[in-house]
Amino acid sequence: MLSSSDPRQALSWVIQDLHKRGWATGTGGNFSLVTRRDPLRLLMAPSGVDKGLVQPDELIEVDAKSQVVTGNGKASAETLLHLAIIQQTGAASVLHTHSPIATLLSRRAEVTGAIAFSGYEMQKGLEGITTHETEVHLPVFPNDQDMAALSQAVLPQLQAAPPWGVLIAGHGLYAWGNSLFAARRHVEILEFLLELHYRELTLLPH
Ligand SMILES: CSC[C@@H](O)[C@@H](O)C(=O)COP(=O)(O)O
Ligand SMILES: [Zn+2]
Repeated sequence: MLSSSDPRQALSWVIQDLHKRGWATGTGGNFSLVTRRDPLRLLMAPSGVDKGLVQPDELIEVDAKSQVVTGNGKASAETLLHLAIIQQTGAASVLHTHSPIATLLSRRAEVTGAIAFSGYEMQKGLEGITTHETEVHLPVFPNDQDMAALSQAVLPQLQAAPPWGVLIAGHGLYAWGNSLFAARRHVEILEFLLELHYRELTLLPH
């Protein structure tokens, strides 16, 4: 379904799949796919819906000002962060998840401002990474209920940030890519690395 030429089918399949993995429970998470650049149009799930049940025809189209252009329901307040990421990085898709591991580790790393991974072959699933012999940093930003303020805080740092994701402390992961497939791969790789990081912390003596 991910290779579907219908963006609605493809996005709703990805949303349901992320929900099945336990990464978007309790209406958590939001997901966007750029369908047009000029004027900008994003396909998204409406705010507050069960992300395990979103059907292709229930997706809404949102513009560059976070306004709903077509479809029923409200745009997510977090659309502002999707727009900031898309405008700053040129991403085609942004996938925001709330996995327990990402949420837990993001709180622990809030003080250091990033989580570092090294030595793992799976790092090569991140765009631009070609060897396990490198240190990969996942930035962590403080959470804020004021999404305009949070977007403004994250925005200037996106250019310096890696081209695939950031954590919001106590909240979750934002991952993106130059296609829906690439964004989904980045979610999977980052979740894999976070899971191993967590296991390392619990296995290794301090
Ligand atoms: C379970 S509440 C989570 C929300 O506050 C938010 O962080 C989220 O990811 C989903 O919000 P939504 O408005 O459905 O896009
Ligand atoms: Zn969220």
